[in-house]
Amino acid sequence: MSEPPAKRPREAEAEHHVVPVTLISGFLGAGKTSLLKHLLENKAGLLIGVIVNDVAAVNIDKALVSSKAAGEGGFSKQEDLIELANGCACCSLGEEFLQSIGTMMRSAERRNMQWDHIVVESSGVAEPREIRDNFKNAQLTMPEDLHGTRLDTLVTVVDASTFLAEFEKRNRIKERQDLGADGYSEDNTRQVVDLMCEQVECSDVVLLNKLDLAPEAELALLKETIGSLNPHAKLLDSTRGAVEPTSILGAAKGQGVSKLDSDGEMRRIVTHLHEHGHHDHGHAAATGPAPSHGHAEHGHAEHGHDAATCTDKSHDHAHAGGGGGGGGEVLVHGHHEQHGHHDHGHASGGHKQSREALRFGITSFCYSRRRPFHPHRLMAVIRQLPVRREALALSEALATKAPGATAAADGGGAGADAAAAPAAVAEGAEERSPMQALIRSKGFVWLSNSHSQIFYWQLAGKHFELTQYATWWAVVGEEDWPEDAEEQADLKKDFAGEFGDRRQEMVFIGVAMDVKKITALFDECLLTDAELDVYRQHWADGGAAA
Ligand SMILES: Nc1nc2c(ncn2[C@@H]2O[C@H](COP(=O)(O)OP(=O)(O)OP(=O)(O)O)[C@@H](O)[C@H]2O)c(=O)[nH]1
Repeated sequence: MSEPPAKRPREAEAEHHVVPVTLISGFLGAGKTSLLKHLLENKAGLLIGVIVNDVAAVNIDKALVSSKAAGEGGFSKQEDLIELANGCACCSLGEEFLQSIGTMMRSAERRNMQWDHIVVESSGVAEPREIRDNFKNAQLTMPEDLHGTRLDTLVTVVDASTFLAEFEKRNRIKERQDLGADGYSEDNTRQVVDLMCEQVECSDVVLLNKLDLAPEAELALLKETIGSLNPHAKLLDSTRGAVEPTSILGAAKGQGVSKLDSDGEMRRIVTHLHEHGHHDHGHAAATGPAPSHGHAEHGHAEHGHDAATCTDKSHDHAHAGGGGGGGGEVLVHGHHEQHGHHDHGHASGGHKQSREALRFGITSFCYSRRRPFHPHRLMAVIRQLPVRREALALSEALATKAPGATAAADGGGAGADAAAAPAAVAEGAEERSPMQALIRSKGFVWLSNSHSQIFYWQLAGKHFELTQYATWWAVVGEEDWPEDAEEQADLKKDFAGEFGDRRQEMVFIGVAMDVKKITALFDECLLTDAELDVYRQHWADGGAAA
């Protein structure tokens, strides 16, 4: 009697196989299409479905990719390459994109084959965070389209030859007509630097492309900057996207930033500072328990709230400072003396922050306090931010001799050419606020004029915003809490003392920062004991006008 026919391998695998989706983001012209072409030319038998999203009227990327891939025996069917012709630049890949994943999966099923990977090239002004969040939501709202897939790896391509200069400009996306962003982004007043920061921060792999055009000194500063913006990403060097495909495709194994939500990302940074940072307790000593380290990370994107009421403030570390005092802590990362070498060893590979990589003195620290800021005093600190300066900390670092840098290490690039400090640095160096050293800052702020609202603080280059963000969990009714017990437990970890999860939690990244001085500036904004008594009384009385 003959055996029943064995399942064909593809069929058997299909029962368990989840197709990893790799998303390629990166600013306009950074080299996304070049990377995609390289992947397709070197795919070594892998079956790769491709979705491209171009903002131009004629989808140039599709034409480039398809002609290239066809020449290499690439696409056998039209469905192997899906073009999102109406790709919306400003609001990122939407429903059409999610549906196209379903189309691609069904086309494979019809042909009794199975993708090894799906690769998506997003438009240059797309926001990976929004794409990630849309994908997560769509797993609930349109599961049939995403069945058998998972968003796996977020890759950001950076133009290594222009990133630093762009970082310090004050351009809005809609002003970048030279890059073809006009017709689709008339309402997009978002700052370019903001978007560039997000693209780097929300990624598992950062590809530093156009290496052939980047001066060596600039490259060192760029690596240090990117490493500070996202210490979890794997950094890869490339020219014309030439990298080993396996270092890109599905590289995060689903354990990277795609698992997180925005708060999870923030939590990951803070946890990172806890685990790798130097603890420098502020003057108001912590009275609560020591921070708990190493909690598992959980994304909490879906609580069933709508955007307006979403209060997902889950942070998986318990800060010191219980009892409602101003107690808190400052965690510093990246000091030469303390952290010359370490390998972060994260899921997607991590990267080494070597002594050489820290020669520009870019460090980060986390400021955590359990007391509200007085808005007027905070305003005085905001006025000291480097938002109006011509030369910001990064360009100064490049123009002046970097701490610990040797002439050889500086190479013959821009750093060597501009050895003399620019006039703007020399003049008034004494009065310079310690805030001028910042290049990036973000976090949650508690202001004394609101007992319920979290404010989101963010500085990117010359761009600063303090915006209403969400509601503290302390004022969210039980019925609106997530049902999942683990999520609830995570949220509870942020609670301490009488004010629940209300707190200051800000991350600062800068060049040669004076952490003590910056910390002191913010500590001076905290309510005094007497003011705190008034605050307590005021809100106990229901917040009636004083
Ligand atoms: N010199 C140099 N040129 C590059 C490199 N990578 C890409 N280019 C060129 O830069 C231009 C833009 O590259 P693309 O790969 O189309 O960039 P993109 O990010 O897909 O661009 P958009 O789709 O417009 O956002 C093209 O002219 C490429 O040939 C590189 O490493 N070195």
